[in-house]
Amino acid sequence: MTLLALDVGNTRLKWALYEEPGVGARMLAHGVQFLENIEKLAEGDWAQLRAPAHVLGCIVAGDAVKRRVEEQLELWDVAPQWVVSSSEEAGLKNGYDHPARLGSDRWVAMIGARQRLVARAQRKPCVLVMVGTAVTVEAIDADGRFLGGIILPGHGIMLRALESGTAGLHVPTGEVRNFPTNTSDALTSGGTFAIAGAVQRMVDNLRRHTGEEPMCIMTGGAAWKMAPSMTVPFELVESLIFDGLLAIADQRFGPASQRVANSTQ
Ligand SMILES: Nc1ncnc2c1ncn2[C@@H]1O[C@H](COP(=O)(O)OP(=O)(O)OP(=O)(O)O)[C@@H](O)[C@H]1O
Ligand SMILES: CC(C)(CO)[C@@H](O)C(=O)NCCC(=O)O
Ligand SMILES: [K+]
Repeated sequence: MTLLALDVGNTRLKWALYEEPGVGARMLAHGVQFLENIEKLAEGDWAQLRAPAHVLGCIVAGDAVKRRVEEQLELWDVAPQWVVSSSEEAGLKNGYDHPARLGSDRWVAMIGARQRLVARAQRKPCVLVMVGTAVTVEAIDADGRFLGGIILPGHGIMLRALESGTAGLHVPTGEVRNFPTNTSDALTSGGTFAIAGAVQRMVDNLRRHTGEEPMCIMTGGAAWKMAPSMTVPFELVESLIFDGLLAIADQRFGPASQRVANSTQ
């Protein structure tokens, strides 16, 4: 009863094969592919893989990318399920005006974060930061309600936007410095502090709203790059989207789904 979990972002597709569709399942294999190389999966990384019993994914790249991924999945006789954000799933309540319009990567990562806190009996408000092509910073209260979140350009997009919108900003990557004294360092530090500052602001918002000190969890391919520059204490969790997908798979295909099926018979 293996599960292939997919996280298709705007830059890269990340995949992981699990022994079971459930929380804490053992990972058998994993990999990542840039979106332009999706066509290589079926004949490459996936060729030797044990056929998955279920495929569950979240995707925020467009429909064209989705079709290209589904073509590669034709390797096996299994229909993929794509998560759509809903008003409630796996213990998380969605405060978005139109729940289905919330990016499914944000929803799944929040489910992963929530599930982690519940497992540790930590009833605290939580700020979740996801650092990828775009950056998102979400606020979740102690009862597991997503209050709202912000979207900002990722580091790469910020720098490319500056490069294309000005005449004098074509320089190599610099270092993060408190007081940058050259253009490279000024740009790199600017992008980094924009993200760190946005997180600080959301932590302040959530603290004021709940009257409690929030905890902060950070995930995403570039989260480790932000780590040295954060101004609030945080926990770095590489696999939050996969944790969330496992929690959802548990309910859809795992022991929990069997219990529901039995109780309705
Ligand atoms: N120093 C940095 N600090 C923060 N972010 C950075 C830094 N350098 C690069 N990045 C960002 O990291 C992004 C790429 O990260 P990566 O591809 O690992 O993330 P990802 O989670 O796979 O993205 P996605 O899920 O959106 O495809 C780049 O688009 C860039 O914006
Ligand atoms: C914000 C991104 C790009 C982050 O990956 C993605 O979650 C997305 O496309 N979201 C849809 C819009 C929204 O979440 O409001
Ligand atoms: K992502």
